[in-house]
Amino acid sequence: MISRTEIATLGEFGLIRRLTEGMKLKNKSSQYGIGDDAAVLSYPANKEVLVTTDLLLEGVHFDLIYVPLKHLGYKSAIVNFSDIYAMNGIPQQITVSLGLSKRFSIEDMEELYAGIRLACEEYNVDIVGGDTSSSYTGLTISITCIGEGEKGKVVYRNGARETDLICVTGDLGAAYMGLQLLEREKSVLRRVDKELQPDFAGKEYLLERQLKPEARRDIIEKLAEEGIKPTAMMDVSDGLSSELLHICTQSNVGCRIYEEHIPIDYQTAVMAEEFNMNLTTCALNGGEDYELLFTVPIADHEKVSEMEGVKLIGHITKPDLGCALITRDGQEFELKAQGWNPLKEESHATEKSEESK
Ligand SMILES: Nc1ncnc2c1ncn2[C@@H]1O[C@H](COP(=O)(O)OP(=O)(O)OP(=O)(O)O)[C@@H](O)[C@H]1O
Ligand SMILES: Cc1ncc(C[n+]2csc(CCOP(=O)(O)O)c2C)c(N)n1
Ligand SMILES: [Mg+2]
Repeated sequence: MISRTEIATLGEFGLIRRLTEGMKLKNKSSQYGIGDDAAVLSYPANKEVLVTTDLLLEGVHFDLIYVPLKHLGYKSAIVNFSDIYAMNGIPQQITVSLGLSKRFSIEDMEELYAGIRLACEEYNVDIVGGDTSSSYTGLTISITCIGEGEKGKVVYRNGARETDLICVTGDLGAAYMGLQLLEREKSVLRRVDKELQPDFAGKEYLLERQLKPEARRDIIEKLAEEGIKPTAMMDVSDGLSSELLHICTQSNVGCRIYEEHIPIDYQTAVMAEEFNMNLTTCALNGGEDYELLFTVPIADHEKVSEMEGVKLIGHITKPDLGCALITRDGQEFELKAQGWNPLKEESHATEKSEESK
């Protein structure tokens, strides 16, 4: 059994020392990291500084019954890197802020940090600070990421223009099906036999997409190599429909996307069938894909259609045509943002706990 040491035995400073031991700064822009009142960063004049932050709350964003702490740490960092890539930037530093309840031991926090540190090593990012405090309500993780973009190369959500092509990377809906699978096994295990291990054979990709997502640094590098600057870009965290509507609203344009072109993995399709769910709905609204959604001028058609891992799914139109999905049988449906929204009525955390009182 893994030993358990109460956090109180080390205190805040002891814990921070333990978690950040042996950390070395890798990036030139990281002048001074952990240890003073603030970190010191230094970016050259030809760069833009990009800043993004994400808040992850136990029970709202993750469930520790089926998410190992190391995976959670890895994913918490990745979702921030993904936001920096979505600006056509490169992540450089993160700060990590934690709210911890008494349930967590030093060993638990070491696991979480092992995941965060692994992500930082793989993506060449420095941990330059954070904050640690106690919480009455489980685990809270807030990570802020700072990145650099080249002046004139940063890509916003508001630059899509009529006739631009709409591209998406990888495949969609798998992380959502992974979550459905984990939720199903959780309820089965609760009812039957605690010792019984669920059988995930043939569903590994879905679990990987939910538990250990990656950010698309490779695509940002390829776009740069090909000399393509997207007109608009964002990452898919809440679902393709929702993100496409953000791009269209902010760019004041409409769009047409084609059901038959939406990239979906085989395992996602099998799982949707098993759950009796509409596959396209899962791919459009599932969320947590951490793929890139971007638009390019029609002149880049040949280049993007030859790029590995990039699919053309539609095009940008005049604003008065609205945003629509064209189904396989040629019907047109208005796109709606039905994706993940933790603040909408039926999922509002406070109201939920108020009701259960
Ligand atoms: N509490 C807040 N105060 C100020 N700005 C906020 C706050 N919450 C979000 N924002 C800003 O609103 C914009 C949209 O953020 P939002 O979190 O909705 O989208 P996102 O970053 O694409 O999604 P994700 O968090 O899934 O990556 C960002 O510019 C963000 O900085
Ligand atoms: C227990 C549990 N509940 C829900 C989810 C799904 N989920 C979590 S974060 C997120 C998208 C981005 O969030 P945000 O926009 O708040 O940054 C989604 C779709 C999960 N993985 N585990
Ligand atoms: Mg956000």
